[in-house]
This record gives sequence, structure tokens and C-alpha cells, in this order.
Amino acid sequence: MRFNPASLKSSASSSRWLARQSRDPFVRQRQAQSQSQQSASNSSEGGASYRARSSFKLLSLAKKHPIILSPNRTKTVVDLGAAPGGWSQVASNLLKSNKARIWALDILSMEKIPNVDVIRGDFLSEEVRDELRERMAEVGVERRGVDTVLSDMMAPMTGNRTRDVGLSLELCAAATVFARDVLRVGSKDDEEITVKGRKVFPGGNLVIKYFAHPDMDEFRKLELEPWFGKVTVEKPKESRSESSEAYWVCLGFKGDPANR
Ligand SMILES: C[S@@+](CC[C@H](N)C(=O)[O-])C[C@H]1O[C@@H](n2cnc3c(N)ncnc32)[C@H](O)[C@@H]1O
Repeated sequence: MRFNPASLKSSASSSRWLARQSRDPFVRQRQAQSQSQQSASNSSEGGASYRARSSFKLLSLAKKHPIILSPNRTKTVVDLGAAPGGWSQVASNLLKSNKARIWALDILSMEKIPNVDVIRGDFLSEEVRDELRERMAEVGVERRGVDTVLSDMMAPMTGNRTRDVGLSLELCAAATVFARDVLRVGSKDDEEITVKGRKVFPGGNLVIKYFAHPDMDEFRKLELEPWFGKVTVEKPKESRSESSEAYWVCLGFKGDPANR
């Protein structure tokens, strides 16, 4: 048999692909669903099913930081960059028991999810942000403030790192300014509360996806850390190691440092 370098290359990359697929929780869930559909005697029992693999990243973040989607405490959630709806599904499922209100916004359309109010538009447009605020005001959210803002927004990658980081920074900045305006400010009365054995930082919470870069570290130090009780950098295991994406989990909104 003749040696063919091309076939070796393709088989090495396909075994890497297969190994990655076998570890991917989204793929495992799809396989389990298709096996249960093939079995006529199987009922629809089992865990929730998700429409995007990104759901598992949020589940992982929420497992580590339960306060971001706490069935006892989270009553309102804004999900930015929500399509196709994986994160909104996680929020809707985890917060089902307390009938939380969820607003999901994306440029793209998405199918309905229980308890989720979908707004379609570009978050960088002031008109779209105003529409989101109006929908939130309809149920009086501004009086109490929002419990959790999530942003998984990501612009299509151009391959030009400077440009991609710039786009990510623009989306992070827009989500941060919005969150600082709508999040519930912590009160000292909350300080002794714990959720799943962890001390809860009083105030609302913010989760933002960003692209790792030194400019982003500076953004975190200047624009997030002074406003929150704690800001952690997270790279959930479900996020591919070759991707430069990561998340800031910002806990316990304290309000404007200039007013403290
Ligand atoms: C990684 S996907 C989000 C996946 C989503 N969290 C899920 O679990 O299904 C990133 C999303 O950000 C959206 N996006 C990017 N820029 C946006 C903008 N300026 N306004 C609103 N959505 C935006 C994209 O349309 C895309 O759907």
C-alpha cells in the first residue's frame, strides 16, 4: 500500500474532531435524544433539551455562580445576543418555579421560549435599546432594577485580530453601559445572604462574553471592577480551548463609584 500524507493528515484531524465531538455535551445530548426517539417505549422524560451548544457554557457558569440564575432570587433577566435562544432556554428552565421575566434581544430572529419576551434589533442602535427599556418598563422593572444581565453578543469574526477585538470591545462597552443603568443596586441588608453555601454579593449581576486581549483587561479594571462586588474571569470547559472567547462574571452591582 502506498503512503499517502494527505490521508494521514485528514485522518489525524478527523480523529481530533471525533474526540472533540465525544466530549461535547451538546452532541451527547443530541445523541441521547435521537436514541430515545428511536425507542418506541421511551417517554419524553429526562433533562431539558437545548437548541444551542452555548447553553452548556451558561449552565457551567451558573453552576459555579448560582446567584446569576437563582430560582429563589432572580426575578428578571435580560439576555443580549440571544439567538438562537440557548441561554434564554437555560434561564427559562432554571427560573421556571419563580415565573421570572426574561427579555431576549438579537439582530436575528428566534423561536418562542416560555416566559421570554423577544426583541429583534441591533443593540448598538439607541432606538432598539429604547424599545427594550419600554418593554421592561411595562412591568415596572425600573423600580426594582434587573437581577441579571447576560451578554453573549459576538459580531461575525473578520480574522483581523485588531478589528475583532475592537468589535468585541464595542459590544462589551454597550452591554456594560446598559447594565450599569438597569441593574439592581445592592443594599447592605442583603449582605449576609448565601446561595448554595456561598456568600452572595448584594446587587444585580452581569455576565459578558469578551475576546481575550490586553485592552480587555484594562476595560475590566476600569469599567467593571469598581462597579461590582467581585468580577471573575471564566473560561467554561464547554468553550473550545482554541477560541479566544472568555466571560466576565460580575457579581453584586454596587452602583456608580463616584456616588459612594
Ligand atoms: C454566540 S451567539 C449567541 C448564542 C446565544 N447565547 C444562545 O445561547 O443561543 C452571538 C449572537 O450575538 C448576536 N449579536 C451580535 N451583534 C449584535 C448586536 N449588535 N445586537 C444584537 N445582537 C447581536 C448575533 O446575532 C448572535 O446571534
